Amino acid sequence: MNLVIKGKELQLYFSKEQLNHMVVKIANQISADYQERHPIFIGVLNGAFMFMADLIRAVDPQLKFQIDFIKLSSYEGKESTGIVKALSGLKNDIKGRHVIIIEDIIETGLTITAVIEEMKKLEPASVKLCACFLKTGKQKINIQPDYLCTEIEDKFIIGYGLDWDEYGRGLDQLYYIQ
Ligand SMILES: O=P(O)(O)OC[C@H]1O[C@H](OP(=O)(O)OP(=O)(O)O)[C@H](O)[C@@H]1O
Ligand code: HPA
Repeated sequence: MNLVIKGKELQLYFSKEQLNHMVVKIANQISADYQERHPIFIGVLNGAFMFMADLIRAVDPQLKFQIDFIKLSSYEGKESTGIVKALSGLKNDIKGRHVIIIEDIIETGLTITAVIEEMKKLEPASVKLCACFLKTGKQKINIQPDYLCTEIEDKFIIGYGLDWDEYGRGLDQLYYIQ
């Protein structure tokens, strides 16, 4: 059955299996890089919730880590407002900690740049960026994630935590609209 949101038919971009394969690969890299360093994974809400849940379940069960979340928002409908609003903050003191920021998508790079700037003020030992998707050709600020599932074309994507006006976040595969 075709999936339709706001009158637009969704096209499959990545299947569950393809997403899982990419997530497991970077979870293995993180597990190898962070042995003995007790990292703290900080998810950027809302979009990162599904990617973060899958990533966390795929890291080495022996790895000692914490999780936390930060909530920001800049998109209304399909467009960035260009204004990044910090809505709520961290529960943990990250001073001296090894932070891995978990983001669903980097498009202009404005959101993640604001997040990294905020994090650095809190004097962590290190900050690395782990992103699920990087939309090519859209960056206003050049950001290269330390861990990345995949680059994607310039299409509006939905599912796997990402929404279109709050529709579609729960889809467990990635779709795009024409
Ligand atoms: O690189 P950028 O152009 O800044 O876009 C990326 C950001 O946009 C989306 O968040 P959004 O503001 O839509 O909030 P949400 O995560 O709650 O959907 C997405 O989750 C990223 O955080
Ligand atoms: O393509 C996208 N889809 C959903 N949310 C987004 N936030 C930035 N880019 C996107």
